[in-house]
Amino acid sequence: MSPQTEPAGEPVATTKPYPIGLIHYTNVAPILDSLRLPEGVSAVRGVPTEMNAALLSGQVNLANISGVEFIRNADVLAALPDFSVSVLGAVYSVNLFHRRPWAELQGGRIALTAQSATSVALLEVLLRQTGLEVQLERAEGTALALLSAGYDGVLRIGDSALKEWYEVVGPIGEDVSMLNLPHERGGVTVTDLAMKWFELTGHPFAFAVWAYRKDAPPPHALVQAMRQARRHGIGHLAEVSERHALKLGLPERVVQHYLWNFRYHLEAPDRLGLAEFADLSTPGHAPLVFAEPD
Ligand SMILES: C=C(O[C@@H]1C=C(C(=O)O)C=C[C@H]1O)C(=O)O
Repeated sequence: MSPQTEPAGEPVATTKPYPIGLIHYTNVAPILDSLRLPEGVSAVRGVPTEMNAALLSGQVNLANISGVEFIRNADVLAALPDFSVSVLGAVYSVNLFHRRPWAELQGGRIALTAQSATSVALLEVLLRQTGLEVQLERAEGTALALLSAGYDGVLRIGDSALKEWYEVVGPIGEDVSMLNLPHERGGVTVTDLAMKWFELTGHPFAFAVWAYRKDAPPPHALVQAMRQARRHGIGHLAEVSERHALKLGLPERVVQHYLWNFRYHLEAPDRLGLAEFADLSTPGHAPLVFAEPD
């Protein structure tokens, strides 16, 4: 620490630069759409693996990052105590697309997106827990293109996974309950990894937390702005859904269901799921720290 700090008695400057990273998938729209960054806070955007790297290198000080990267780096990162991107049951946007049934994927080749960290680790845990050994390879492209190219399974996440899921199971009429959708059409099966986790553990799954570097905790004004933005977003979910349904080219009803289904507050069940996933994915990890910054 430099000794040249503020003279004693002076108010702490609120304009100190504080860079943050934002994974801008639709699943965080209820928080990010109305977030007004306080003075001094700047934001960069990217996919999960980019934001994970930005936080770990110190390019940014706080970001909504992959849960598994928070777990793997629990010695240097802390998480805001009440923010997550979790679900209990289906998530709709973290999908394995495959043609043969899950149990018959043994020995097959699965294509992984380079955007994801948590979902890759989740897939590995689920395969192991169900006794399957497969070959995992990095490959980009849509699910259907990669299946046609000969992969036995394709892992997709985020907005493109949501759209590709709908391409397989849709169109969904007003009379069909979102909870009663097909998982297979035209020979393609969509396995929702969060649902599979729920069936295995009975717990929620936390895909992302809002983590910060322990050596650079966020200013109080930023955390307050995030809480205010979330309250606003959840309170105006119909508008948020309408806007994003247009962007995604999906029915508003589907997007609204997708969004209300998230658990944004890292509540006790979400932490339980996260702790369980930590032990299964990263044995020997450092203790997870959830802390309200001063
Ligand atoms: C639910 C999702 O979760 C995302 C999945 C992540 C990952 O796999 O590393 C990271 C951040 C999450 O926001 C999604 O991609 O749809």
